[in-house]
Amino acid sequence: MESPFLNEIRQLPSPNSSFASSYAFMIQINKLAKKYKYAEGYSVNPLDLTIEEGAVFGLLGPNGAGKTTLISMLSSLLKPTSGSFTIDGLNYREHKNELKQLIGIVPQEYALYPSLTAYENLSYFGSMYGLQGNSLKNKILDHIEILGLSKFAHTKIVNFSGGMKRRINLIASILHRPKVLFLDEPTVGVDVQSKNVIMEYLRQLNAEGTTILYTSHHLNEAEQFCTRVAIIDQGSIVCKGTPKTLIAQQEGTKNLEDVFLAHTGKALRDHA
Ligand SMILES: Nc1ncnc2c1ncn2[C@@H]1O[C@H](COP(=O)(O)OP(=O)(O)OP(=O)(O)O)[C@@H](O)[C@H]1O
Repeated sequence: MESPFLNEIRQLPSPNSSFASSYAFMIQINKLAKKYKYAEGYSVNPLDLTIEEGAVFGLLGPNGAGKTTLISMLSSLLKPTSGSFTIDGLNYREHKNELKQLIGIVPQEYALYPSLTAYENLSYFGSMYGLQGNSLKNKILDHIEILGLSKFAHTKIVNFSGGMKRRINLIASILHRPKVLFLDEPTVGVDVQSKNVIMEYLRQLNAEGTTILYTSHHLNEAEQFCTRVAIIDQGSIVCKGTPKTLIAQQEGTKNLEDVFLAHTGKALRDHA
């Protein structure tokens, strides 16, 4: 079955497109909101948020809080109901195609062709971003090696474990060296070893200048990994700051999980 993300990246401009110069805030969100068709209320209430260039920003919240909805709007996979945002100074309405080249998206669901090999999948995704020839080949082989998958480059994705698919999903999103990387639960369902490799690689990308916005339910991971976090609940941001500041501000909290529970409560968030 064709991935829903393929249509989006098919219309990408060439990697040589010129972008706006750097801004102190890589992402500026202004009253951005989403109400799904036929839904009773808003999944994301009008919210403002700024994310600095070079940040590792964690968007944390219980099930159904609005994390995927917000990240999908920012990565142009979902049309906002109202409000606006800029990435690297580019407004999403006027610069849709440039923005697609500027960002990488690691969706929660695997956006891979199961009947193709890892190498074939990555060739396809790389070519969608305008990469080709030896340059594309070398990038693919380098990344496959860094993420520990050289032995499986020519194995079909259908035979991959969850952790291996997550690593290929990540490579597919960064071959074109995006300035901003959106990751929706990049370590969900993977073993500790794969998680370790993924997080190490994300740290390296960030050290080389990629701004990262990621969602996760792993609060320990977020506490270690993020320079800033925002906790979102029922479509609204309930607190934001560095993990250290949030822990210090909230009385009786020792870690980010305590802060999370203090702000979102202990009630279950089951929904269907
Ligand atoms: N296509 C849709 N149509 C209607 N409502 C939707 C749709 N997608 C999500 N929602 C609703 O929007 C709200 C926010 O969902 P979203 O998936 O953004 O939450 P989330 O924080 O990512 O949750 P999770 O941690 O479970 O992935 C939920 O109430 C969800 O049921």
